[in-house]
Amino acid sequence: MHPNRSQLLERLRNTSPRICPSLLDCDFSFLKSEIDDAERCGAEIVHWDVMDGFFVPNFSYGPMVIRSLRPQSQLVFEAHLMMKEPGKYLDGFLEAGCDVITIHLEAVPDPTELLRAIRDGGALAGLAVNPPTPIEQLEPWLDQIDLALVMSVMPGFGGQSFDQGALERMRWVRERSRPELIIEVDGGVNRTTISDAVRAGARHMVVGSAFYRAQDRAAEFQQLTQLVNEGVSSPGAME
Ligand SMILES: O=C(CO)[C@H](O)[C@H](O)COP(=O)(O)O
Ligand SMILES: [Fe+2]
Repeated sequence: MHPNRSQLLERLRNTSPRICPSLLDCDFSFLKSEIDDAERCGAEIVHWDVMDGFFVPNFSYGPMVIRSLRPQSQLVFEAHLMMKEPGKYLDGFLEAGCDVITIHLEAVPDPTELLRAIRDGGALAGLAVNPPTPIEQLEPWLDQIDLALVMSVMPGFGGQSFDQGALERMRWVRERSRPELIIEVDGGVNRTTISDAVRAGARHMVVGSAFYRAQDRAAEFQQLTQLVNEGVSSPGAME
């Protein structure tokens, strides 16, 4: 069920960019079938937005909910921890079976220990930065992470507009990081913004409202996939 870290990294490294549905915008009263729906439409990953009411002015769910769904799905589970003190709950997210765990640099200014704990726990380690945080602050940690999450909205809510500044910030990360680092973009990703994100270097595109609020999710996923593929093969795209 829970592939070990090197297998998972290999799997995430060796294929094309991915669309990662964010469960924040799904119907929580049908959580299992909403996850299954992402799989039916072609997703390999679901993105769990964990909000603690302190780091962001909103609450969502925690490790108990994720743990209860873990045996129900083969998809990769990514936990985006929008939490002031992620270290307090890290064991819970590892035990819940999260495959990728992303913490925020704004919450943990020296994340060395936590990143190591995530990797030692068998998950991939992600580090996220909000739009106002100077992107250069990621530099000291680039060799300690598997995934860099460049936020394209202020975290806390779905359905916001894409911040174009994220494009330059992703290019900055791409130029300074090793090729296998996964660059993820999160917030306001939709048909209008996804191709530019891919051309700027994004490999994981988190899509919440554009997917879960679509009338025909399979068609939406297919359309987004096509735009991703066009972005990959166009000039300026990631190699
Ligand atoms: O981290 C997040 C919000 O803090 C969500 O992942 C993100 O907002 C996805 O939703 P949408 O695609 O609607 O912007
Ligand atoms: Fe997110």
